[in-house]
Amino acid sequence: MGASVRLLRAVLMGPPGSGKRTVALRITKGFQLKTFSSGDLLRDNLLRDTEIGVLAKVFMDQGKLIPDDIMTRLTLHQLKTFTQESWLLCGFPRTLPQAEALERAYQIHLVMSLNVPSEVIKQRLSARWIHPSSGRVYNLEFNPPKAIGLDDLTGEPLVQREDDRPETLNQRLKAYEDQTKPVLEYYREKGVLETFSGTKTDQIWPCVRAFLQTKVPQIDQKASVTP
Ligand SMILES: Nc1nc2c(ncn2[C@@H]2O[C@H](COP(=O)(O)OP(=O)(O)O)[C@@H](O)[C@H]2O)c(=O)[nH]1
Ligand SMILES: Nc1ncnc2c1ncn2[C@@H]1O[C@H](COP(=O)(O)OP(=O)(O)O)[C@@H](O)[C@H]1O
Repeated sequence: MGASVRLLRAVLMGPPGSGKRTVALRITKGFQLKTFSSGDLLRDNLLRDTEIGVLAKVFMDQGKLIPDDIMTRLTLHQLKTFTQESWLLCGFPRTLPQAEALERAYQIHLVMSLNVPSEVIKQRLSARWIHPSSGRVYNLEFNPPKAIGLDDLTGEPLVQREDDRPETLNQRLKAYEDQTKPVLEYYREKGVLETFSGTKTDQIWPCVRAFLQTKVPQIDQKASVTP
């Protein structure tokens, strides 16, 4: 990797509930990385009742992935607005065609994969609450809101995601096994995959931070260059 002028192009992967957003939030606090969550973007479309939001809901409610062409177009369009920043994608790519389309547009420097057992995930997601408009995420055991049922910053009501219900979650875990695991292999072969295994974010996070510290300083975040 060049020492001075590259902006970091990174991906954070992991099954539903593995802690991607929790880790991404910690990363944005410690590093100059713009994070982008495909799930949050879809939920934002859902809230605004856009054409994509209406379509996405049908797939999301069944725990299925959104078709690749729609998801890829949406994501690449969004990424075009991040020209001068290093970025970290959270939840994209989730299929091989998405990974290949991303690769055609950008060189991906590193991919971090969170590896958390399914039983731990099921437990966590039964207690996940989110603030829909900001994407802030809470957990009744791990990081409860200051006031039960309310977002810490806005005081607005928190909701549970419909797709966190056990039947839908099983579908999402299956989609991860069938469609997303091959993407891990794709990046492993490219030599950019780093896996972090554990059952607690507080154990995984120091490893992620230490790993990023060896990577991010090599990249001049202030350099004004094309992606
Ligand atoms: N009990 C517990 N919950 C956690 C831990 N890490 C994250 N969570 C919670 O687990 C849920 C899933 O985490 P999230 O970051 O939303 O995962 P994502 O679906 O991969 O983006 C959220 O409710 C988090 O607050 C942990 O170490 N222990
Ligand atoms: N890259 C993607 N490709 C296809 N569908 C996606 C993608 N990202 C998100 N989705 C849809 O949004 C849902 C929620 O995604 P996300 O918020 O990332 O949740 P989680 O990581 O908890 O599964 C997925 O189950 C899927 O239906």
